Amino acid sequence: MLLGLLLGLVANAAGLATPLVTKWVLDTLGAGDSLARPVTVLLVLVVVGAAISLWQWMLMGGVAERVVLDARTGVIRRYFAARIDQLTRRPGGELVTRATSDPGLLHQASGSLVGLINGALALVGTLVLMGTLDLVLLGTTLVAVVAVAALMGLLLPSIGRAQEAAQESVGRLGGALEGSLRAIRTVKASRAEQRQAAMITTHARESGRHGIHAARRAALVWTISWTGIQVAVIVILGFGAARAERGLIEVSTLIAFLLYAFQLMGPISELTQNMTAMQAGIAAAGRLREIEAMAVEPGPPSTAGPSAAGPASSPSSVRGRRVEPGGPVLTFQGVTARYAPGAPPAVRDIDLEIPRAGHTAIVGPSGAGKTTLFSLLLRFLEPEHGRLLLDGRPYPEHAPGEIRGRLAYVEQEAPVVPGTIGDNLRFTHPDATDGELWAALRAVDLHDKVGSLDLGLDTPLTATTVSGGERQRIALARAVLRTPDVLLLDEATSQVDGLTEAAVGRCVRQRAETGAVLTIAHRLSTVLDAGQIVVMDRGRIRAVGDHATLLGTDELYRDLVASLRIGTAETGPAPESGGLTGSGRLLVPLDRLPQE
Ligand SMILES: Nc1ncnc2c1ncn2[C@@H]1O[C@H](COP(=O)(O)OP(=O)(O)OP(=O)(O)O)[C@@H](O)[C@H]1O
Repeated sequence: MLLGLLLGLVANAAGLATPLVTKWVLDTLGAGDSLARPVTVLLVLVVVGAAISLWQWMLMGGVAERVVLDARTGVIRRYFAARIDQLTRRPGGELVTRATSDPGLLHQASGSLVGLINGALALVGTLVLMGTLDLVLLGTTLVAVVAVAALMGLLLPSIGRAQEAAQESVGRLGGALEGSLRAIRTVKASRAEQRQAAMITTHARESGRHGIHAARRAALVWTISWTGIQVAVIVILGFGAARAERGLIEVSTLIAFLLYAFQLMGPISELTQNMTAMQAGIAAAGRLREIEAMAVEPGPPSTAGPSAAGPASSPSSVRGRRVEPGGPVLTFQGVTARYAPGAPPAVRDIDLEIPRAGHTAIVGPSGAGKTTLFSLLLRFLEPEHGRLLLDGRPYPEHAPGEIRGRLAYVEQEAPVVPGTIGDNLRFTHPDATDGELWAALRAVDLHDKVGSLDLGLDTPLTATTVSGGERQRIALARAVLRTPDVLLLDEATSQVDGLTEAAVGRCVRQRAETGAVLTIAHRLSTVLDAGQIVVMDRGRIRAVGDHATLLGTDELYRDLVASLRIGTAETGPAPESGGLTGSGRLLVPLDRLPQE
């Protein structure tokens, strides 16, 4: 930018000298002397000035692209470093707009500071040189310049405000569009296409309205500037001709003065353009700064570890310390957490131990706080009171990446990540071999299906080409690819096919033999599989025990089991007669459940 400024100054100087050299040419012509030197100087000025302008233009173009690139990469990095709550409070589409279209507005604005300094210096230089030629004519010019500047000062801030409002609307448009496209099946099934399109185009129209307002203001500023200068030129011409006639100035001085007056257009339009671009850039920068202000997660072990726990927090020493036979792998001690200050706690006074091996199922009505327990374990949410421990050491002594490295998480919706089946399976462990991938696929009963595909592991996956059950199994295969210490499984609430249920059940049982499995259970088969069942209600743990004990002691558990049974029975074949569910378990009516 400094080089750009310097080149601009040299180009300006060449431009400013041109009228004076033209006067020299005219005076030499009048005196009948040799024209060789002044004409050579004039040509050199024009050619060198043009070359330097070209260089500056290219340089500043490159700077602008780098500014846009920096802004984009900054936003993208911030998104992935940000805490989950910071990201989920804004619609995804709006976040996308801030990474794509907002940085684009910095393109023009990036060079605007250089343009403004260049323009201002050129304007002052031109006026000073005009003053050396004739002070009376300069007075006339100054009146026009001051009038134009005052109008620009009045109109320009509203251009910035309109640009900002237009971008805000584009952001809202992105958010609404992304949400609607994600729910396109519901939109179509509800025959809401027209309504959604109308709602989203409202944002587009709003953006267009602000954009038009900004464009009209910019056109007005331009027209006023040009007209002002043209009027000034005409006045100078008339006034100057009268003064030249009376012999007060030479004709060559008038011509040089007029050349400067025409040149005034340059700095004035440069100032106008750059101020408009700067207004748009400032608006975009303001929106980008909001992204920069997003709170990020605590740093990686190398930076966060020593401050929290001293050098002993390196992964190897953690591993060295962690094996306490019999001790729980994860512990909640009096944990209370809420999603926002002032919001009611999502979980309260949670005391829970997850043994190193075995299956713990969490059950409870909707909104009981089951998912919140997972969010706390994965450090998506920090406790307000109480603490969590991994291997007996408080969470803050571990970096989040280190904790997550010990857990494997299968989301309820099990979203696929863009890419192939192989990319999805390797997502947690990019170095996994094909052999490991096939073993994981076998564990979830997908190896035949993937093996029959022409492209096998290289088959591209999109959310729309795989069924919900297949998504779950792919997510589970990813989770069990490298034996995790703790498998966190948020079961799908929607009914999955029998094959998926059986595969998930088998996988969970296998994992629970050697490691910890924690499920948010929505299926009776999963609950019956668990060694420890945690019953949650309204943010609290209501009871912990095994199926037989809870069935005898806890009313809510009995109700939950009854509703799970119905949920499973509806899809299982011939439930009344004790049909076989997809998991291969005999489904019997509640009153004939084993422990009753
Ligand atoms: N991101 C969030 N922001 C604010 N409140 C939230 C958020 N997520 C959950 N809550 C609230 O926290 C409470 C517990 O929610 P949670 O998702 O843990 O329940 P759940 O037992 O998993 O429910 P479900 O079975 O329906 O998924 C609820 O009152 C819910 O409204």
